[in-house]
Order: sequence, then C-alpha cells, then structure tokens
Amino acid sequence: MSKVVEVSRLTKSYGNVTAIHEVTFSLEADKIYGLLGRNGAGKTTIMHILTAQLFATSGEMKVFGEEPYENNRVLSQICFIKESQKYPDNYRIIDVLKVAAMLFPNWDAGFANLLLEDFRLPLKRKVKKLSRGMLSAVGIVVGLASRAPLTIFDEPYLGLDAVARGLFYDRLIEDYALHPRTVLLSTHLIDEVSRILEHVMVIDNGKLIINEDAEVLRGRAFTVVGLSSAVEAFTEGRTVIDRESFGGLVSITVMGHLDARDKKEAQELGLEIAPVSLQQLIVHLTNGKADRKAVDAR
Ligand SMILES: Nc1ncnc2c1ncn2[C@@H]1O[C@H](COP(=O)(O)OP(=O)(O)OP(=O)(O)O)[C@@H](O)[C@H]1O
Repeated sequence: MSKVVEVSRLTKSYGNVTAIHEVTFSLEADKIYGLLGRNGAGKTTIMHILTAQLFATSGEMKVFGEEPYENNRVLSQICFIKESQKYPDNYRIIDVLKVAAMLFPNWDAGFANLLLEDFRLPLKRKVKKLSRGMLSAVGIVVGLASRAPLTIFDEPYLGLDAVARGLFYDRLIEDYALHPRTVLLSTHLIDEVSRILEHVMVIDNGKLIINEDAEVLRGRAFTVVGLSSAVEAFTEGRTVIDRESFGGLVSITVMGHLDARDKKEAQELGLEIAPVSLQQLIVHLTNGKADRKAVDAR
C-alpha cells in the first residue's frame, strides 16, 4: 500500500507549550481517516505541519515521498479546508471556484456545480455576505470538487445544519467510491462521522493515543442490554465505560472482546450484545491521563 504521508516523532512546541509530542503515523493512499481529539489536543497543529504552513520543532515528515515546504509538486496535490478559511473581501462564490479550478489539477467544475445546488449556494453572492453555515458549505464544495489526492478537512462544518452535514457525508462517500483519494477529517462529531471513517487517529494532549482501523477499534468494546440483574452479573469484573438504564432494562458498555463462551452465556441470559459507539469508546479513552489510556488502548 503506498504511503501518502509518513510522519515520524513529530514535535511542535510554542515556547513552553508542547502542542504535539513525538507523533508518528502514516496515511495510506485512498483511505478515509478521522483525526479526533478534544479541544486543544493538537489536531490543527498536525494539519498545518502536513500542509507546510507550520514548521515542526523536530521530527521527520514526507508527503508524497517528499518534503512539502515550498514544493509545488507536493502542494498541488493537497487541498486543505480550514474551519476559518478567509477569502478576499470582494470575492463572490464564483470567484472562489475560479481560483480553485486553477489551483487543483483534478478540479471537476461539473461536480462543483452539482454541489452548489445541493447546498443551495448563490454563485454570484459575495462571500462576506454569506451566513456562517453557507461559508462552511463553500469550503466543503471546494474540498470535494478539488478531488485532491490528499484532502484535509479541519472541522469543516461550523454553522452547518444536520441536513447539510448529512449531505456532506453522502457526497463524500459517493464521490470517494468513484474517485478514491486520501481524506483526513478532523471533527468533534464522532458519532456522525463514524460511518464514513476507515481509520481512526485520536490525539490527546499532543500525543497520538489511538491509531487504528475503525472496525478493529469498535471490536475493543461492546454493549450489553437486558434485565438489570442479568446485565450486572454478565459484566461483573469487566471495565465499564458507559451505563444507561431505562425502565427495568440497563445498557452497559464494557472494554474487551467476546469469545464464544461469552456469547453463549449472553444468549442464555437473554442479553442483547451490540457494537460500541466510537464516541463512547473515544470519550472513555481520552477522559483520563493520556499515558495510561495509551496503554489501555493497545
Ligand atoms: N500559535 C500558538 N501559540 C501558542 N500555543 C499554541 C499556538 N497554536 C496552538 N497552540 C496550542 O497548542 C495546543 C494544540 O492546539 P491545536 O490548535 O492544534 O488543537 P486542536 O486539537 O486543533 O483544538 P480544537 O479542536 O479546539 O481546534 C493547544 O494547547 C494550543 O493552545
């Protein structure tokens, strides 16, 4: 599998603040990655370094096999959509798209027009007159229609309503199926994006504590639902990460794997076993001290 990004022991310090610490990972071609983590975890710092907008304090990085700094061969293959993208004051949406068409070699104007209709964006309106959600939608249109081999979205949906966010996920998945590329998506809306992520990276306090295939990660915990006494008995001695009750029923999420004997026992007790939500799992793994959780996550 060819590597689009290879990062080794990347560290970035701002004075005495270490934004990211010895982060090592790689991104493969044609995969959708989630870069998740709490506020201030270091996600934006990583994305700025990958896109050559920020120098690392130490560590090594190759993007498409080369150093990205002032390297147009590399940079022309990257589209980075930031949460707070700024445009010149006099730009209309149509001007943004014209510039994007010049910047991105794989730009698809027809696809951009379809997306404009989807998101109900008025082509001739000045960008500075757009609502917050419409501004985010412009970034999404550019990011998707760029078809850049490495497309990075940093919290792309400030102000976007649930319908528009759903549209973004749907269009991304559909277009990715036809035109595979590497997508790195940073977000706090873990449950919403979990269906589209193939690989999950979680940053906590500047350290990469999870770097795992999404399916493998989901297999690290499970939820048991049933009568309170039976669920309590079944989960006794396991690490509980979430507990909810409704009426006489209880739903408990625990870390660990289920073997055949566990499954048989659950069946006999009339319990239902469900996959864990990525959000529950990540909240649990990032709730405490990063170092201990990193060990737990392995
Ligand atoms: N220019 C800067 N000067 C000093 N500290 C900074 C600077 N930029 C970022 N930091 C610090 O580095 C850490 C990581 O910030 P970063 O913006 O990468 O986090 P994030 O995961 O993107 O957060 P959010 O989800 O809130 O956007 C934070 O502690 C932040 O305060």
